[in-house]
Amino acid sequence: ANMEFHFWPISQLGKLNVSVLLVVLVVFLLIIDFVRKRRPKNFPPGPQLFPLVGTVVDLRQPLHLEMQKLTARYGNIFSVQFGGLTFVVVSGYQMVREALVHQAEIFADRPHIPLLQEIFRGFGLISSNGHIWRQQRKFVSATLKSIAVSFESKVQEESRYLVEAMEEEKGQPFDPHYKINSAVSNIICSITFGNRFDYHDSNFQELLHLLAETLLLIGSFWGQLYNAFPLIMRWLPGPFRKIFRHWDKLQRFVRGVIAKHKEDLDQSDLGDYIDCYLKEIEKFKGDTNSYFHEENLLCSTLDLFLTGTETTATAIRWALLYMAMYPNIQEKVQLEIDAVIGQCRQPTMEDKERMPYTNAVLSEVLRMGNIVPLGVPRMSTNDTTLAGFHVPKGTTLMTSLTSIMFDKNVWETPDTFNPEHFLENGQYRRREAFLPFSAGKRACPGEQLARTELFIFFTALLQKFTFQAPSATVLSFAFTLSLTRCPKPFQLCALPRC
Ligand code: HEM
Repeated sequence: ANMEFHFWPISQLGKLNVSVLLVVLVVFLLIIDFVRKRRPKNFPPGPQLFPLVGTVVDLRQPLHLEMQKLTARYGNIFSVQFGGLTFVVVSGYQMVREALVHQAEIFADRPHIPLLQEIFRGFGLISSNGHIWRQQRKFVSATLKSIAVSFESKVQEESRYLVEAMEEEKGQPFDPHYKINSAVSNIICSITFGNRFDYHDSNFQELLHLLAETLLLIGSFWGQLYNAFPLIMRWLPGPFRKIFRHWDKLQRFVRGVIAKHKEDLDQSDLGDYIDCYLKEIEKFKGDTNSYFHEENLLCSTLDLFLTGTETTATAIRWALLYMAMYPNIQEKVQLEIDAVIGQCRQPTMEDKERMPYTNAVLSEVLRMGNIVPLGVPRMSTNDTTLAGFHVPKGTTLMTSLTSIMFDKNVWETPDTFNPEHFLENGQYRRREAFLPFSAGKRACPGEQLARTELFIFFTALLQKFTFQAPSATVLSFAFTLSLTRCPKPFQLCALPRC
């Protein structure tokens, strides 16, 4: 023992103590981490949890496909952990319905997603909860309904600009992403601001760029890292910092539009979403229970841009890609357009009822496109039981919409683009197990608008053009997964039909 003692000179003793302290600290943190990472009693099972990281998944694979693998192994309900976040993942129509519809009140909340919390500060619609959410949701749903009559004419008008913009390409290869995004964003601009923009307008371009990059960064690896380790990431530099800079600029832009609306507000003519909201602020002035104020107007307007543009534009991009890949299906859609609408007038929503094939193709695009593969996370507002497992209050729920769209027990050819899935004796066939817009209290409030845009933009484009791969180009269904599952950039030729 003496010998040992002499090996450590006095000057090294300090260092020894520091090393011992560090080891003790690390062991202590690992024990805390281990305790936190243990699954509570009767919690849904799942893969082994490792210190710090939690569940190990192959990050080279898209998350929704990794979740499909775990469903095959653990069944329709299991749990995973990423960093500090625990998720219960539910799959299959029955299980998703059990959670979102039968236990609608229990799973009506959103979890605290650090990035969304930071930018929305609990306001708006997509990330708010409780009284604020209920008030905003009621207002957004009622307003979208009340202006629904004018959706159609707005989308028809915009489809003329979109057709014109594609005509400019003169049948040469081009990437349709930018034109489609401009058209779809213009619909949200018309609804919220009351006006559309020229596709080349520099303010509009800036708005689109800021929105697209913000969405991309929120859904990126950096965004996920921020959500998993917010306390550390908050202090670090990185590309995700752009999210906050962009958000400031977007807020400034919308604040300017709100100020202009306040100057021109005519109570008798409530043309757009901002007008309706400003009137609601007036109505509830002095009511301490009301959350109708300008900060909330700002957040809920930006909410509509974030939720209503990328999703719908992605669906239209998938639709054109599928048509170019399956010319026979495209031809059948065009035959139906020619028979029901002809070449001389614009498509209307009334035509939809008489166009079962086109309707079936668009549903199949939403199924195969699988645009929001894992839904948007929910959180339990109370302790509950799902499939016999205990799910405590505050648990985050991930709903695998992918598992429903590709369920082998439901779809005849789940992995093939096949409009027959939605047809029966030549008529459109409604399928129960088809939830591209999710279900329950927080199901997509923009579904009707999205369906109007999909139908009118798609039929207007196929009325005028045939979409084809550029010569010597092989198109593919490769995709990128950020907040939506979208096709990798591709080029098409829009050949005029007459
Ligand atoms: C093809 C297009 C679209 C798809 C596939 C889609 C899908 C979804 C899904 C899966 C959710 C999550 C619902 C849940 O938590 O269960 C959602 C939420 C939402 N969507 Fe859509 N959506 C689309 C278009 C739109 C449009 C055009 C708007 C805007 C008018 C919109 C506004 C919203 C909002 C505000 C929420 C959050 C609702 C809440 O938290 O209460 N979406 N959408």
